[in-house]
Amino acid sequence: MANVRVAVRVRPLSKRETKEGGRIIVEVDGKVAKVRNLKVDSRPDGFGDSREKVMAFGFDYCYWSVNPEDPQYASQDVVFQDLGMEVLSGVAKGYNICLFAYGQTGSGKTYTMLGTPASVGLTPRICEGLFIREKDCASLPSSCRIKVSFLEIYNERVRDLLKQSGQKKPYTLRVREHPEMGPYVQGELLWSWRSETKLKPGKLS
Ligand SMILES: Nc1ncnc2c1ncn2[C@@H]1O[C@H](COP(=O)(O)OP(=O)(O)OP(=O)(O)O)[C@@H](O)[C@H]1O
Repeated sequence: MANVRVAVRVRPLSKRETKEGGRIIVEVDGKVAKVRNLKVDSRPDGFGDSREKVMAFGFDYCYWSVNPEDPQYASQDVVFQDLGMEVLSGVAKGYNICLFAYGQTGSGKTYTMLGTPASVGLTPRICEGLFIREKDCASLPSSCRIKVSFLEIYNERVRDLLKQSGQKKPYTLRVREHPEMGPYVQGELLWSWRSETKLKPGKLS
């Protein structure tokens, strides 16, 4: 089984996009997202290829989150049940897991990863799930330790999102190569929790 999963999520048009006459050109059909090229068929001068062009792309998960009334609407909970639960079960088995949101500005990364108080996203749900799973750890023969870091890559710069305001540590971090362990982010904050001491998450380094 592949150890990388790729999901795509279609968000609703913003007020500005609607006002400017924007249209959704993506359709979701099971695990396939189809993108219709409107540029070719809407040229007023009639030049170019007027045939509708549809490109289809396959993913592990395709989420249609445009209209909550739609039967195929994918809520924050649906996304969590697929992706978040897989993260939690991997963590419980001792795997290192990376959850990576990629997309152009305004595409919905923050909404999916963090959400809003009324519509909680993936990372708060996963963090809550980690501590609910304390029971699972208790049944294991050895103790367990969970480490979490939270980074943003923007304009080729790595920023530490666990840095609290007031801390002197710089936001921008350096990516370095360890001779044995491979690439790593130097100086990132890691929040750690140990099952045997029942510590609340706290800063380690
Ligand atoms: N699935 C969704 N359902 C409803 N609204 C959404 C959804 N995804 C995104 N939005 C809305 O679209 C807008 C842009 O989303 P968001 O801020 O998450 O984008 P972003 O990719 O994080 O942007 P940036 O890279 O600029 O920070 C926000 O107003 C957000 O509430």
